[in-house]
This record gives sequence, structure tokens and C-alpha cells, in this order.
Amino acid sequence: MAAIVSVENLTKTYGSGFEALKSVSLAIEEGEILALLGPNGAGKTTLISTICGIITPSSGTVTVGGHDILSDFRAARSLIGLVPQEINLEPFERVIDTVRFSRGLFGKSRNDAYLDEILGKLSLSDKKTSKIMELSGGMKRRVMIAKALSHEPRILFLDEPTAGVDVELRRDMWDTVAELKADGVTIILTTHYIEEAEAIADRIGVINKGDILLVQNKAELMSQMGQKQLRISLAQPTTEIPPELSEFDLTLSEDGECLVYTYDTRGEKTGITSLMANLQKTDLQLADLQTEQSSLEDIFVGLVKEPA
Ligand SMILES: Nc1ncnc2c1ncn2[C@@H]1O[C@H](COP(=O)(O)OP(=O)(O)OP(=O)(O)O)[C@@H](O)[C@H]1O
Repeated sequence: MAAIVSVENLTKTYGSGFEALKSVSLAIEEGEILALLGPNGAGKTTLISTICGIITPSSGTVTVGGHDILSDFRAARSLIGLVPQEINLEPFERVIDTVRFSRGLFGKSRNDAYLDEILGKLSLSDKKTSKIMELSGGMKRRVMIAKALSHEPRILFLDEPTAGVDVELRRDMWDTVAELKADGVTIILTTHYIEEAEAIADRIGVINKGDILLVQNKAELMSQMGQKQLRISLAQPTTEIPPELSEFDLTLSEDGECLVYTYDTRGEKTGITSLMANLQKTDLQLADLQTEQSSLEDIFVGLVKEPA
């Protein structure tokens, strides 16, 4: 797939001297959903704002659809829709007027049929003529998305789209994002909800202290960095691991009722077959077997944790 956004050696040092981005390079592929994960203050908003041309980088380049964000700002920016973290809407304005106004800002001719379609996709059709102040928080967030989509962008940035949103609405948002992707929109979102990244992203980027630690296909990330555990429940507890099993990386639970075998999914062989064969040579009786895969959350915490 071709890169629609290309970020090269991007740095940002704020006026205070704080280095918020340290030589970030990133290629965002057309049509993908990329989730950027990182702890508070990692630099996610700074990165998004710089790609969108709101913050001037200290060095490095950003091109959007081949247009340089600094020297060709208008062309680059017209391809982008941005939903910022904060909701900033005019309380007395009506939904359709605010969305029409956003479209006008990009110099696009009026197209109410398109705007009606967007409002429909975001389940806002019946609120079209409502004043912003009459909407719930979740509806306001959707109006922010409608505004960002009003000028038919090809790329949508969502900065924490589901912060403070209830579980049901969060799932609705995921559906909306999936529909936009089906329409060919490239989506970049930041989130603190790892479950969200796991549910909807094609690729995951992890950012910490101004550095991109990795950007990887979600499924590959989980199979490459994930460890699996095989839990062997015993019919009768034991006090020690029998010598026949000493060559395996096993731990015995405190109650003696469970042996836990941890193996790396990257290994060519898991060793489970020979573990099972050796287990038969012991006096241990199996009651049950279970496997557990480490989650994206385990992987993320492992990546960003401070050294002890
Ligand atoms: N205008 C500014 N001047 C100085 N420092 C800033 C400015 N804006 C952000 N920072 C600092 O840059 C760092 C990155 O902030 P940023 O908002 O990009 O993080 P984030 O990953 O989006 O965090 P969060 O998850 O909390 O939204 C933080 O340490 C922040 O204090």
C-alpha cells in the first residue's frame, strides 16, 4: 500500500525547551486504521497537530498526499479532517449550520446532500436543526466528527475519540470508524483504551517520551511479542516439579495444583509435545489444560514501563 502521510525525522521542541518529539519517522498507509498508543504526555497530540499543520515542527518533514504541510499547506490540509480532544462548539448554533460552516472554511461549494449523508452515518439526522446546547456529550462528539468530515477529507485524525464516552457509544464509534474505513478514509486515532486499539486498528504505533517505539501490524505484534502460557491443572497437588520435567521452564503454583509452562510464540518449537510426553513418565495426573495469550495491554505495559 502507498503512504498517504509521510513523516520524516520530525522533531518538536516547545518554547519552554521541552523536546516533545525526537526524530519521529512514520509512514501512514492509505486506507488503514492506525492506532497511536502512549501514556499521558508521550507526544501523541503534538505529533497529530504537527501532521495537521497546527504546530510548526522544529525540524523534519511531513507530506500529506504528496503535499508538504508547510510549503503546500492548503493542499495538504484539505485532505485532512481533524477531531481534536476538546469539544469546542458554539452552544447556540444549530448542528447543520456548524457543519456547513466547517465545509465553507475549506472553500468547498455547498452540498447539503453530502452533509445529510454524513449526519445520517453519525446518527445525527434527527438532530440536524437542534442547537448544540440541546445535545448530549456523546452527540457533541459526533458533531465534531461531522465537522471534520464536512469537506470530504481522505484522512481523518481522531484524538481520543472515546474519552469519557460510555461503553455503548464507544462501540457505536467503532462501527462508525469501520464504516469510514470501508468508504476508503484513512484513520489515525490516539487512544488510552488498549481494548479500542485491539478492536479496530490494522496497525498499532506505540509512542513514549517523544519517540515511536514501534509501528506494527496488530496481528503480527501480538504473535511476535506475545508469550503464551500453558496451565496444567493437576488432579492431585504436588510439592515439587518432578526431575523428568526439569528441562522445561515450569513454575508450580503455591497450592501445588497447577504447573505453568511459559513459551515464546516466536520459537520454532513450543516444546509442548515433549513436555506432554515427559509428563506421562511422571506420577502426575492431569485434570485440565488451558492456554493463555498475553494481551496487547501486557505488550504495551512491557514496552513503556520505566526500568526499575
Ligand atoms: N505548548 C506547549 N508548551 C510546552 N510543552 C508542551 C506544550 N504542549 C505540550 N507540551 C508537552 O509536550 C509533551 C507531549 O504532550 P502531548 O499533548 O503531545 O502528549 P499526549 O501523548 O497527547 O498526552 P495525553 O495522552 O495526555 O493527551 C507533554 O510533556 C506536554 O507537557
